[in-house]
Amino acid sequence: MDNLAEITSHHDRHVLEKSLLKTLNELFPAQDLRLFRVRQHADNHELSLLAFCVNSVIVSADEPAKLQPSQSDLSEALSRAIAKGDVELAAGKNGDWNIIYPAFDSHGDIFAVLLISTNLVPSASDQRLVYSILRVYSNYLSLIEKTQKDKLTGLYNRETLDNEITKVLVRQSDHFAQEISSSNDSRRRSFAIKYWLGVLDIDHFKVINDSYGHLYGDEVIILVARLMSSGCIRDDDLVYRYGGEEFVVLLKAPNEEDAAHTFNRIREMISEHEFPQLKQVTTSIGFVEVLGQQSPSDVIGQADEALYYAKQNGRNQVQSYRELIEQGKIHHTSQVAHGDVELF
Ligand SMILES: Nc1nc2c(ncn2[C@@H]2O[C@H](COP(=O)(O)OP(=O)(O)OP(=O)(O)O)[C@@H](O)[C@H]2O)c(=O)[nH]1
Repeated sequence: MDNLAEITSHHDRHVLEKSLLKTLNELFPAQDLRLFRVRQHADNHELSLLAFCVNSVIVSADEPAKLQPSQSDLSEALSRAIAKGDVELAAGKNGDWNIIYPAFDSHGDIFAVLLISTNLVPSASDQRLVYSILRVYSNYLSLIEKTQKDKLTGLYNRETLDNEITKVLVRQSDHFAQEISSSNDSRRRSFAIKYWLGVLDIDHFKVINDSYGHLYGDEVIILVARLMSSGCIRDDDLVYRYGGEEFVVLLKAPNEEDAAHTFNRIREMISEHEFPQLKQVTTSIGFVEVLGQQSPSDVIGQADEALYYAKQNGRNQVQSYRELIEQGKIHHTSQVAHGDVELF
């Protein structure tokens, strides 16, 4: 009962996943545990590591630098478990066993697999216990996701975005502090993971509403949301519905050029899509690196300033906050100068 209470006491999926592995580690000690997300496509599936527990140390996807996906030796066994939708026992190295449990969502689809590496084959009742715990995880995750998602588009909502930006700001400031304390070489930061936030707004959306009606406007919002979250971003990049016809994309890219390239790809993909009745739907995007700002609203405010500039200067374009400041086209309004990292 304590373990159930522990699993269901968190509202953050990464903490929930850590808590799941902590519970399983307590129930079945001295075993390695790995939890993978499964994304099913028409003829294949993709696996990405969500969390692992080795020697009772638990790491989850909110510490991406520490996650080391190493399922290559096990991919066939993982695929077999996914294909049959049932537990799979595979002989591992040194007489160990790899036991793979699929986890099902509310539609009965496999959305995750748990891998337990152990030297003991679990009894039938142990297996049932693991399945029951996975059901608690899956049910509770779908509850959390409901509160985090926008009803119209199914994208993450604004509240979830604020939490995510806060996490990124703290993580980036910690990394920066560590690098300063471990080395004087400022060039090292150019190799660190960088996060970029873009605010995307549909151009002249009022005209679409006025000409075709609010319901049709809603359809356009849904289609834009689908285009953004399908093809044009990577698996671990996130898309949010920020307000009416405004979206936010939070992505990882090693430098500003790559980030601008991705935002432009999103803009082009939408402008090239054939929307029923409409000739073309264009969007404007303003973006900024998530680093050194005081709060989520500062980050969004800076991207919004770049977006405003894009709207005032022809729409259907991507603008970088840093570049606009550097070129003197817009001026700082917040206290923290971009690029001057203030540790907090
Ligand atoms: N259908 C629909 N319309 C919405 C929703 N939320 C906001 N809107 C409408 O979106 C329109 C936004 O218009 P504006 O902010 O004036 O901007 P715009 O026409 O998109 O023009 P620019 O942004 O300057 O290119 C308003 O008419 C809102 O009523 C929604 O959820 N569904």
